Amino acid sequence: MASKLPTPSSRLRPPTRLQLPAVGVSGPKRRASDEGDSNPSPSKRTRSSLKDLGSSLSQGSENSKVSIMGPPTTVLRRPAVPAARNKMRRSVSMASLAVGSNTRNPPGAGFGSTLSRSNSKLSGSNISLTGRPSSTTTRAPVAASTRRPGTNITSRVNNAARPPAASKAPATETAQLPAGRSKRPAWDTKGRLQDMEETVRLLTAERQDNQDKLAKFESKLSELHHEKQSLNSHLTVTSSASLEKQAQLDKLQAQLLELEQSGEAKCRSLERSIRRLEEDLAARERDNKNLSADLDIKIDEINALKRTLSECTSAQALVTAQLAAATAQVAERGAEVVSLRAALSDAQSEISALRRDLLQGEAFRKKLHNQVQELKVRADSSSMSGLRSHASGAVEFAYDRVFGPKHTQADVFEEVSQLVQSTLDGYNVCVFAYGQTGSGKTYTMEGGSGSDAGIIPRTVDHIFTEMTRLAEQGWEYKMEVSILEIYNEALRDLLASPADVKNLSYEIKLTDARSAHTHVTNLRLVSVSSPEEIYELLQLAQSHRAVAATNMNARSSRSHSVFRLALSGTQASSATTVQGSLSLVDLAGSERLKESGSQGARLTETQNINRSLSNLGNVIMAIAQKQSHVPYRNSKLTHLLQASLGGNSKTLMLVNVSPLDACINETLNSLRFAAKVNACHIGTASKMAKKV
Ligand SMILES: Nc1ncnc2c1ncn2[C@@H]1O[C@H](COP(=O)(O)OP(=O)(O)OP(=O)(O)O)[C@@H](O)[C@H]1O
Repeated sequence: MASKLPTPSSRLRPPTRLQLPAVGVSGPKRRASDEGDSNPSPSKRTRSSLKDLGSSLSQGSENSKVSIMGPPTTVLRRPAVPAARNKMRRSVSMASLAVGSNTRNPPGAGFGSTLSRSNSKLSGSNISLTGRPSSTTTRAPVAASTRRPGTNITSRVNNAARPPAASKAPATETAQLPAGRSKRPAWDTKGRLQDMEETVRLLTAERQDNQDKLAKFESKLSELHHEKQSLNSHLTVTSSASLEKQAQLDKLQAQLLELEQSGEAKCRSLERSIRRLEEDLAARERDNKNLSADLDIKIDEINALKRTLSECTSAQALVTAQLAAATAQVAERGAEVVSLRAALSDAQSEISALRRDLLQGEAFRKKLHNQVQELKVRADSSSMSGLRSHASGAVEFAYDRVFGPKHTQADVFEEVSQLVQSTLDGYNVCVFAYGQTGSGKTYTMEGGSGSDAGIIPRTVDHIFTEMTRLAEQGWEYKMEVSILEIYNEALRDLLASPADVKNLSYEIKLTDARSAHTHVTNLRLVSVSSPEEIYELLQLAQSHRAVAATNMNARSSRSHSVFRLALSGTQASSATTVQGSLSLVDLAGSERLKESGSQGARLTETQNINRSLSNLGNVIMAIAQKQSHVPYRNSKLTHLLQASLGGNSKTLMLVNVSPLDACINETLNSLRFAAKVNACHIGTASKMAKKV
């Protein structure tokens, strides 16, 4: 668009000046006869000028458009310049037309004044008549015969530069003749003047036409100028809009960049998701493959099941028939069931009656059991009133039961088990093991493993077996275990670690006025519900028990140990509770100081042991003789066993004697002690039972 507009430079270019030389008034065009007229008349000069001008214009009009600005009258009014006339030569050149300013020509030197626009804008060919000083005033005019119509001025100028021709034509002959018209003779001034006027008229018309074109061009130029201004304002608006658009574009580009970045992140995330999905798809395809294989297997199985179902259907028909037969049998059996139910009801009534009889029988058994034991004690007491000495020197003792070397641990426990049973019935029971050191007291009470198990483990098993049997009759029992020892007349809790009982003191207290129970302060009582728990406690107590080596027994127990089991039973159906206890006492071994060879600490232990055993004998004698004062508190042992010795208790003493002849003296002492105890009737134990 800009290319269609006139550039400012072209628009502002100075107007082209069309300078017409003083055509027809220059000297060379005049004949010698005219040159002598130094002061020609105005009419004569005018005719001469018009003659030259017409000649010039006629030459140029044949091949060029000639634009002449200014009326021809201006030329006629213009005064001749004689001084310059001979120095100027007419020069009309297409190539050297002065288009634009011609500084070589002084202002006003040419014909016409100025033109506001360049002729180059008016037509394709430009013609300016430019006068310039002639190089010489003596140059002969170009012969008219050498000029040819249409020959450009340059050629004529060049011709003028050549040496003058021999035949010189008069100046008037240089005027251009109208086309088709014969050359007027020189004397036909009037005709030539008419030709010139004709030429002037044509040029005037052409000039008018050019002026019209110029006016149109200026109008067009004005329109273009306005259009340019409009376009400039539009350009301004467009520029501001463009800036806004650019700002929006920058903003959009920033948003686009963010979108691209977020898009890339999303793309990466999507790519990761796609990879995961592809992996998942592959896994699912594998699963599908496996499922397809499983499906095939299942289809085979279904087919097999269908075959089986078909077989079953056939079998069902058979079974249906059998069922019908069986239904008939069931109906028959139904009648039998009715009669059997009646019989069952009778049987249940009978069982209830038998159970009641059983409970009554159990109670009666317990009563008889207790009476048997009491009668046995009385009979034994009467029979053991004295020992007999034979003439042979043999001494005879009689006891409830004597176990020889061939008897087993089971035989010993069978005798003891009846007392253990009394514990479950609500009695206090105490079993002593008395004897010389190394005579087998600990073996009898604890024993070994398996068939060598002693009274304590067998008692535990027996009690739990009986508890299970009595549970069928509705009895529920709770048990607590405590194990202690009396070492050097001091009580020690064998179920507590020495560190825990460092600052604890143990005191023996009676729990009631009847001295039915004794209680040791700070003693640990452990609730048990299984034999295994009791075995663990026995091992713990064994690890805490004081054992020292002596000459008589490599593992001699140097203390009295007391295993105590407290039982509490409840029978909800009879609303009865019973409380019993079982004390199994492994006494320290008696020994003569002279034979044991004890010294130092061992000697102190032996003295304490013998003193406590001696006091035990004294207590039993006091009880037997029904003395008012029984010295229970002379030793910890008798004080602890006060309830078992003189209270409400069933007490059994086991005496262990050695078969060795070397131990005969200790054996006799032990047998005498046992005979003394056996002769002692400490009273009748009562059952610790009550209704709740
Ligand atoms: N009836 C028996 N059958 C087999 N071995 C026995 C029997 N009686 C005791 N013994 C063994 O004799 C040894 C001494 O027995 P035990 O330790 O029981 O004597 P003790 O009277 O407890 O001695 P102490 O009074 O010094 O503790 C042990 O090795 C024990 O196994």
